[in-house]
Parts: sequence; structure tokens; C-alpha cells
Amino acid sequence: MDHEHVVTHRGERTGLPITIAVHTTVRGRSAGGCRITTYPDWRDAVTDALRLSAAMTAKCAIAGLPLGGAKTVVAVPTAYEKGPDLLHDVGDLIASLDGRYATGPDVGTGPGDMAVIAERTPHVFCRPQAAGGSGDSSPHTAAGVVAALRAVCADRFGSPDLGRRSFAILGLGRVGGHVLDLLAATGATISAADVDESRRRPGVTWLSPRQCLTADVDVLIPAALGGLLTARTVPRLRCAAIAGPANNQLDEPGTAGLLHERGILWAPDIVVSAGGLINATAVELLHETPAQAAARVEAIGDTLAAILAAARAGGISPAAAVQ
Ligand SMILES: NC(=O)c1ccc[n+]([C@@H]2O[C@H](COP(=O)([O-])OP(=O)(O)OC[C@H]3O[C@@H](n4cnc5c(N)ncnc54)[C@H](O)[C@@H]3O)[C@@H](O)[C@H]2O)c1
Repeated sequence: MDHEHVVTHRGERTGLPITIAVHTTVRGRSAGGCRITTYPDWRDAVTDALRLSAAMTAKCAIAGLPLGGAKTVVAVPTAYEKGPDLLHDVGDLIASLDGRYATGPDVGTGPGDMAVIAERTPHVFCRPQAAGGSGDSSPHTAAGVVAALRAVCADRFGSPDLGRRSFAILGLGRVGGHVLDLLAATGATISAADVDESRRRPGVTWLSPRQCLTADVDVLIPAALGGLLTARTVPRLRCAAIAGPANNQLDEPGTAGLLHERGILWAPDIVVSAGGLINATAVELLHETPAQAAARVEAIGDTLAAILAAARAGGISPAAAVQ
């Protein structure tokens, strides 16, 4: 057993199976989001909690946070509408761990849900600012992405100057929209796509999602869904580098090798996407000032630069270097 503590509990109000997996608290208390979604069987949710909590340990360590990894996973029936009862069940189970674990948003939960969980336990991060939390994480995630883009451009093109480069942003949601604003301020050449046409922006070349994925640009920025880099899509790519906030961009780990063989620099999403987590946990769990938290987010650039340098020196992919 790799994990320090795993508990599956039937919620007293809802009867739904809630699993909390604490991977480790060796580096500090554990943190990780609360995922509420459907699974074929509740045991699959337990398996997911084990996998996701171990991944959180790696994410916190790479981000330089003195925290361990953990995760809450709740398996709900199809079309289930969550309400305060379920969130209070989750809060009670977190409270039973006496501060060893703090939760935040994940698939199926958002900052508003964190405020409801906080009615049962203080061990919550990423609540809305009005509820005493650090608020929307997406501007901080975007700041981390831009720090990562500078490191990518320095490594791939010999200069961190973003204004001289072209970018294609796939997904103009909360994070993608902020990244676009930050890049536009540098004078960079930007194209973008979103399935939602209402996200179209003036001054930006608008593409279909398919065109965006294969755009002839310096850097592709995946900012929508994961799983877009596959054995089928990699041969069609025309970008020189890829770095973005979307989680789980590779369909499977071996795809990093395909990108490396094609000479496309892929910055691991576990590093690039960490800004929101870093800011929220630094401010709410480690009680740092906003300036200290911002410095941690900015350090994503230094962390990635070191990974890219190690990859270059070893002739291996950045994904292999981050292992
Ligand atoms: N919000 C954060 O702080 C944060 C932190 C870490 C990682 N991420 C990851 O970054 C990604 C974006 O997060 P977000 O918070 O901006 O989400 P969001 O839902 O606000 O935005 C996603 C955008 O992608 C668009 N989209 C969906 N499918 C698409 C497709 N096939 N082609 C083109 N566009 C498509 C949606 O219309 C939407 O505008 C997600 O993968 C998320 O898990 C977000």
C-alpha cells in the first residue's frame, strides 16, 4: 500500500459513497480537489482516488509546495444534482481527518461548493473571496502559463521575449481568456479557437478548433479539454512547442516520446497548470501574502527551465526529465 490513509464512507445524509485517499503527509499536510462524478461502480471511484492522490503528491512536489497529495472522490448516479446534503457529507468526512487533509475544487465542484463544504470543516481552499477564500484560480493559473511560455521560448527560440512569437490558444474559457490578455499585452501574434463562438475576440485570428490544433505557429496552448495529443494528432501538428493549462493533454504517457521524436517541445501540463493550486494553497493553507504566492507562481518558469535544461542535456523528453 503506497497510501498513508484511505477511507470510504457512506454519507449520512445522502447514502452516497465518499472516498478520501491521503497519499502522504511527509512534506506537510495533504491537499487535493474534490471530484464528484459518475463511475460504472463505486469501486472505480476508489481506484481513481488512489491514482489522483498520488498524482497530487507529484504536482505539489514539482510546484515546490510543502504539501502532500490527497483526493476526495464521490461516485454519484447519472444526472445527479448535488446539493448541500452531499457537500455537508463530504465536509464531515474531511473534518474527521483532523486537518491532515484540505480540499479544493475539481471535476464536478467549484469555489461555491467549497463555501458549502466549509460550513462543516475549515480545511478547504479556493472558496470565493466573499466567503473568505482566495477566489477564482484562473488568473493565477494563467500567470503560471505565461511564466512557463517564457521558459519554453527561451529554450526553443533562444529568447524569453513573447512579443516576437506566434501562439495558437485552443480554448478561450476562464484560463485561456486570461492567457490571451497577457499575451496580447506583449504584442505577440495570436490566433485562437473555441467551440463556443461567443468567445471570439477582436484583433485575434479566429480558427476552428481543428485548424487551431494544427496551426503553423511557434507555440500551441491547449486550454480546453485533455487528451488532444495522440498518435493520430501528433503527426499533423505544425507548431514548434506546446505549453498550456489543460490537464492530461497526452492520451497516454508514450505520446510524449512521439512529440520528442518530431522535435516538438512539450512542456508537461503538471508543471504548466499549477499556478491556481499554488496560489490558493499558499494563501489559504500556508497563510502566505499574495506577493509571496505570486512569486511562487512566477517560479513555475524557473522550474520548467530547469526541467527543459535537464531534458536537453540528457537528450530525453521533458516528460521523461520530470519523472
Ligand atoms: N481554472 C483553473 O484554474 C485551472 C487550473 C488547472 C488546470 N485547468 C485546466 O485548464 C483547462 C481550461 O480550464 P478553464 O477553467 O479555463 O475551463 P473553462 O471551462 O472555463 O474553459 C474551457 C473552454 O474550452 C472550450 N472548449 C471545450 N471543448 C473544446 C474543444 N473541443 N475545442 C475548443 N474549445 C473547447 C469551452 O467552450 C470553454 O470556453 C481545463 O483542462 C482545466 O482542467 C484549469
